[in-house]
Amino acid sequence: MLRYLTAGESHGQALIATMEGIPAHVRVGVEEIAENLRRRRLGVGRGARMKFEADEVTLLGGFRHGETLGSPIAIQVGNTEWPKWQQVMAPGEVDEETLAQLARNAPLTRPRPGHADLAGMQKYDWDEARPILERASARETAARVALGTIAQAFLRQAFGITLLSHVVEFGSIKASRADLPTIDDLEAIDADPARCFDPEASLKMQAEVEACHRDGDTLGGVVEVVAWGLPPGLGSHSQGDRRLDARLAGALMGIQAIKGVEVGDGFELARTRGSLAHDEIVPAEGGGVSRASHRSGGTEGGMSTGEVLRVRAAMKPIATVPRALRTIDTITGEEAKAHHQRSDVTAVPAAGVVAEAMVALVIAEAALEKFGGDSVGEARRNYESYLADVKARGLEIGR
Ligand SMILES: Cc1cc2nc3c(=O)[nH]c(=O)nc-3n(C[C@H](O)[C@H](O)[C@H](O)COP(=O)(O)O)c2cc1C
Ligand SMILES: C=C(O[C@@H]1CC(C(=O)O)=C[C@@H](OP(=O)(O)O)[C@H]1O)C(=O)O
Repeated sequence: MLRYLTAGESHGQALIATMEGIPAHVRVGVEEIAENLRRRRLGVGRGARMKFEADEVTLLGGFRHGETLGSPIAIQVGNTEWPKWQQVMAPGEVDEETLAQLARNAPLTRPRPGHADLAGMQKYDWDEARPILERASARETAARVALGTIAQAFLRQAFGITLLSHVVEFGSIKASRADLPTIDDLEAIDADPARCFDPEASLKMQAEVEACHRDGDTLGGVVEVVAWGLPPGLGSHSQGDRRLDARLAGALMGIQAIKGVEVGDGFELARTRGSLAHDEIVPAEGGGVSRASHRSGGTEGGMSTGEVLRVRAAMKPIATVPRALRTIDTITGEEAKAHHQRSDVTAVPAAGVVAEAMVALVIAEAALEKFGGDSVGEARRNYESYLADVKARGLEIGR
């Protein structure tokens, strides 16, 4: 079983990520995690904070000499801006004078529509939004990307599974859906500020973000995660909560600001007749089975089909709109404008990197359920023996 948790506040000293269940001998180091965190910070539309703040990765437990030990993992993502926030976010008690001074410094009592501020103040009995927004903030996703990097390394080394994420829609601008990106598109996507593999659409997306910035507005979009190399049979049809598609949807909806998830052609399938909606099964040239199309997104009956996995997540526009939205001041009860200091114009490219991490964690968990293994080698042997058995029955995935 793969279990993980994160802790830490947006302007706290550090985020902590911990995970149990990753087998021994996954080769992964600080540099690979730092590189994924760098990808998460970049992208068109990110705010000023992304430029001056740095993520400092420390492997605290579960690693030795560049490999996992099979014991619980603990990773710290330190925040270089902490010295500036030590007083505001002091974990220990503070004296009356400091409290009074903090209260004078514009308490956050004008909750932002679309953020966690108001519901959090109501639920957790706080008079201002700071204690809520600090944890609701998507800075937390840095910790999940750190864990997702371990999951990605495990999937690659044990089963040859590779993932990438890309932006398919940015506001009203859509990428061409003619082709799926291939593994070879990885570098191009990573180098593109919009993380879009369609260069023409990417330029339009960047212009749209700039226009939004000028207008004092914010933008959302749709990201897609593609995973190659899954075997058939991850997840199960036998119980709702074991379905791979359900687990993917839950993990993606667990990302801040994600409001919708689609597997494969998703909502489009609902508008299509059955004769054109499914992936017909045909004999593969070199033996085994193949599919005539790729509409299902690589799951049927809550199980991976062995085809390319394809899931999309829709992100709503950033809630901290510079042209501030209407709210109330929770002290006076009167109409007010929502608080705003600085913010991302959009974080869709970053959300793609987070989505990739979440999909990797779900696949890693499902693969460990299916194949077990306390080491990468054992997981791989179990996987190979399963594939050999599927092949012996003439049902292997051919191309
Ligand atoms: C990578 C990333 C960056 C984000 N940056 C911001 C931001 O700068 N300002 C903001 O108001 N919301 C930002 N958000 C969205 C909020 O975190 C999110 O809207 C908030 O937690 C409310 O949760 P909900 O959208 O699930 O209702 C970001 C989300 C992600 C995934
Ligand atoms: C710090 C990150 O994202 C933050 C997520 C976020 C939010 O409300 O979700 C709000 C912004 O922070 P602030 O309000 O302090 O400017 C983003 O910068 C990050 O992704 O590392």
